[in-house]
Amino acid sequence: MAHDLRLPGLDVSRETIARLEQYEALLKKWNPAINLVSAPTLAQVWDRHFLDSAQIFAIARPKSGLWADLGSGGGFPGLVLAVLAKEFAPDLKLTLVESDHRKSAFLMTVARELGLSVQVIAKRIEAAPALAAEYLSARALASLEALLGFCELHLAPGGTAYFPKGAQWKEELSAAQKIWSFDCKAHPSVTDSEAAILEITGVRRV
Ligand SMILES: C[S@@+](CC[C@H](N)C(=O)[O-])C[C@H]1O[C@@H](n2cnc3c(N)ncnc32)[C@H](O)[C@@H]1O
Repeated sequence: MAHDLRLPGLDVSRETIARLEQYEALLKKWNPAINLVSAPTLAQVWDRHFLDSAQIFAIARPKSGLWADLGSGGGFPGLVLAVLAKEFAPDLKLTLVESDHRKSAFLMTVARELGLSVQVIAKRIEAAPALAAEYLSARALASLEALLGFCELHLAPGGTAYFPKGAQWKEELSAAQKIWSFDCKAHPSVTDSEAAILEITGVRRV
């Protein structure tokens, strides 16, 4: 079956699709040993993981600077963002923070095999040196309230965070607003009609 990403405004090349196919093969090879993604979703890698991650790039359209992805696991969204940056934003630097050493070894392997310029920090987010990133992302890592604490550690002043959230995103937003002040724009997810990508700026404690 021919693969595609089907995102408006992001017309990916054959080379990018080939890199994602190479990534898919490595994910399927390593997953049984280190459980990078839940096994049932391996059959739907293109929708559940690649498209789900790529939509963040299509919303942000970064050109340059540093993008930090926290708790990257099997590379979502961080490695997919790096694949797209290779085609659309060659001046964007990607840093992935993942404390599990087997998963960080996987991230480094994929980056090397696909020729991606990615830094992997195999440490806890709380122990990593302050990244001062222009862009920040994290999928399936923590509550919005906790993620905003990570913004305080690693997002540059004036930077933007992108957090994909599931059906409970409005409740998470209300809980976080009790502790943090921030601006939030919710983008509907293209992979789940109840989910949203929260675009967050101006984070500070209430
Ligand atoms: C549920 S997984 C999600 C992985 C990936 N973002 C995804 O959506 O498929 C959470 C990942 O964050 C990592 N993680 C959790 N807490 C962390 C921390 N404090 N510092 C660094 N990594 C952390 C875990 O090792 C795990 O790989």
